[in-house]
Amino acid sequence: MVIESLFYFSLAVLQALEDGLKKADADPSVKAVMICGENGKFSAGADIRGFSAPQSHPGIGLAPIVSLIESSEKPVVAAIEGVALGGGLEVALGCHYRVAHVKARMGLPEVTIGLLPGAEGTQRLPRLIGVPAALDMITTGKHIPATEALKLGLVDEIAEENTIEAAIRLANKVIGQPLAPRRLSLKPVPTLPNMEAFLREALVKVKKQARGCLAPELCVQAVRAASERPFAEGLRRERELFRLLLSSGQARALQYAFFAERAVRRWATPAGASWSSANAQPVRSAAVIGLGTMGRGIVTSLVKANIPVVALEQDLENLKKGRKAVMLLLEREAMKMEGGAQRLDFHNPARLQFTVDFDLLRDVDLVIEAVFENMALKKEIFHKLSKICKPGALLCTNTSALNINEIASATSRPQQVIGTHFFSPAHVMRLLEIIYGSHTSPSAIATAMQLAKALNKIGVVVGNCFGFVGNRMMFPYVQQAVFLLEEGSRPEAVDEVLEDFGFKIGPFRMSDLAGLDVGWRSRQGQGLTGPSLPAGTPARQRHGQRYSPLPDLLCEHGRFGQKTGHGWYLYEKAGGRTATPDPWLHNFLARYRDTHGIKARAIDQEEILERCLFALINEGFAILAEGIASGPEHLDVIYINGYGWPRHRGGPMFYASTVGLPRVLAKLEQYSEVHPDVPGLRPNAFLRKLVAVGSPPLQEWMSYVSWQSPKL
Ligand SMILES: CC(C)(COP(=O)(O)OP(=O)(O)OC[C@H]1O[C@@H](n2cnc3c(N)ncnc32)[C@H](O)[C@@H]1OP(=O)(O)O)[C@@H](O)C(=O)NCCC(=O)NCCSC(=O)CC(=O)CCCCCCCCCCCCC(=O)O
Ligand SMILES: NC(=O)C1=CN([C@@H]2O[C@H](COP(=O)(O)OP(=O)(O)OC[C@H]3O[C@@H](n4cnc5c(N)ncnc54)[C@H](O)[C@@H]3O)[C@@H](O)[C@H]2O)C=CC1
Repeated sequence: MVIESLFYFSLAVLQALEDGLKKADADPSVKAVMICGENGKFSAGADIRGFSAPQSHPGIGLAPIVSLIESSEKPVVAAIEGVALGGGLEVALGCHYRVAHVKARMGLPEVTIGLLPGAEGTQRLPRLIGVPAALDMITTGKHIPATEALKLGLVDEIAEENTIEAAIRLANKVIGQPLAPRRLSLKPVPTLPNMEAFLREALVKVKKQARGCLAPELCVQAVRAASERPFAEGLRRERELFRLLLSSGQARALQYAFFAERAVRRWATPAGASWSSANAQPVRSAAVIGLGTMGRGIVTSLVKANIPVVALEQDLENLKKGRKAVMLLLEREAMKMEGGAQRLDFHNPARLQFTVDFDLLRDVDLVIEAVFENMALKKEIFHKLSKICKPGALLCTNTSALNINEIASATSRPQQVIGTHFFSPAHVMRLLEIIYGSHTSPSAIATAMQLAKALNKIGVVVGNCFGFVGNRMMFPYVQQAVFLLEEGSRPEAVDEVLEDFGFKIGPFRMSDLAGLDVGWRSRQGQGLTGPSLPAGTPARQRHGQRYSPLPDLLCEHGRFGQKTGHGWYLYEKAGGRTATPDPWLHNFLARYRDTHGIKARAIDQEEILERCLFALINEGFAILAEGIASGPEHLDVIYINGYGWPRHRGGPMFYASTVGLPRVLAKLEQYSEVHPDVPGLRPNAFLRKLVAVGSPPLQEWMSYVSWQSPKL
């Protein structure tokens, strides 16, 4: 008998499975059962949206179905095609045999949505493949290919072609064989000589990586229960831990992030452009200009995506340096890949060519400029590109903050100019901020989005303003962090609070890593410091607003961060990575406060957290109100994937909604009253409006935006 199921489980699917199994068991003419999915996909598990209404969630009925399958007196074989994920794999684990198509992928990704495999998966998988492999799958949520599943013993057979036929063949072969040895609930968990030490170390490891996210830790506890308790007791523990996660709030945040990342694929601009009005142009070849920190990673990303690249530098010396760095990155990437260097083929000049000659850019479909952050230089390059490149070529700039319209104005084809803001390291970070200018065509946006997909990145389309979305929200956050130092705090205290919140790295460690000179040059360019600053400008004020010259002063002392061996912290050497609190800096701060008559005060963790985060969130409301982003999900996806925002907190705007908008507003009002010269703390009008209309759910925020002057 064949039972088909659907892509994700609904109550109807579970009912059909139950009915089918009962019918098969009762029918003497049925000798074996095969369970498969529809349309070449076994199952992606439970419908994730349903977890927000747990009482009616189809998942509740899943565990009894898995038990029912396992207890069948007739052999049940799973035919896995496409994916078997979450509850889908748990159903397969209830089966007595598993056959997978060679291209199928399997996994228990519940941890990534803040849960654990709650349909008995944490108890069956360790019994089948042992604790180390099960723990790895359950705590990372990774999808493994069928070939690896076979090696682990997760599947019994791989089918190169027709999986259903292979599963039926296997079912016929095993009719009459004893089923008890195939029932995972009856098997003991394979022992390890050092199980206790292994589980203890695993817990320490996941806690370190999880940065406050509960699910990985509870997954370890559930697997520990499998190794220590009889099956039925292990199940009780699994259920208890599942409930804990479901009510923790983190699951909701992680599930929101899952759907937000998919929602941003459906881009739209305030002018009405979207996928439906735009065709992406094919990108068969590309060029990258500038092989510094960013250019190297971008070239690597393109080569990995199988797009032939011309890599260009300003002179032979920089070209040699850039080529060496790119080759090193590609060698490393190749080592991580199946097929390695051969598959990447980067020694082939038809795939990757290094040059200083702009003429070689004549035929490429797309150019990404990644030279210094200098408007005059970028305009010079774009003017040249506009003359040299073929008519349809897309011209992208990797600027971090500069005006796309001004860069486009240097060309004769502003409709083909677009910002593609990669994040460092560009071959690793998943975010690609895609910035359209006033003249950028819908087709250019669609092509950049398509490129993001080809590079395995998450493209987020945003409007043009200084710093775009990510960096614009970052400015008030970093500004608050520096003001807190002026007022009495220390870099290590501020970083600790934000790292405890879940950021991968606090603002001062981040600034040391990126290099303080980057911001210094930008502030010099804006006339905020350096020789162009008018004489007599007060040290701690610019344009009537509070300003901290602390980062400028550090740069004047040659403290650029890791690269010089000292910045906000001290490092073991120039280029060192181990940050230690620096007594020199503490003395420097004390002298600075004396000079400016600032009385240091004790600043508690709550103030540090709120001032940094609420200033960032406040800017987010301004961005939404101005139409720079289509929705809060865009801001959240940018922060999770580009700025190390803890995913289990759902992104800054989601976080604001969980804190409660009235509280965010009240706190901003309170801080703004104390610091009236800091516009970043002045509550944004859109935040006020949302509170005034009763703080609607985040999904409804954009319906309260008045689109009077979208800034394109
Ligand atoms: C499947 C994928 C790998 C496909 O990827 P891709 O091809 O890239 O397509 P996508 O764009 O990602 O997806 C297409 C489209 O599908 C949507 N989608 C995908 N999967 C799901 C899903 N599982 N649910 C809902 N929607 C899904 C996706 O959003 C896209 O749509 P769009 O958003 O409109 O664009 C990839 O999609 C993927 O990885 N999916 C996620 C897979 C996953 O995480 N599965 C695990 C789900 S959780 C699960 O299965 C657990 C269980 O079933 C066990 C439940 C046990 C419950 C125990 C009950 C205990 C209850 C306690 C009661 C408490 C009350 C009390 O106290 O009593
Ligand atoms: N470093 C970072 O973390 C990020 C930087 N960016 C942006 O990316 C751009 C590049 O930044 P980085 O890679 O950090 O700079 P970088 O200083 O490391 O590299 C710039 C490279 O451009 C080359 N170059 C300069 N003029 C050139 C010309 N006329 N023709 C060809 N090559 C030329 C230089 O020789 C140098 O190798 C900047 O606009 C920056 O704001 C964007 C995101 C993150």
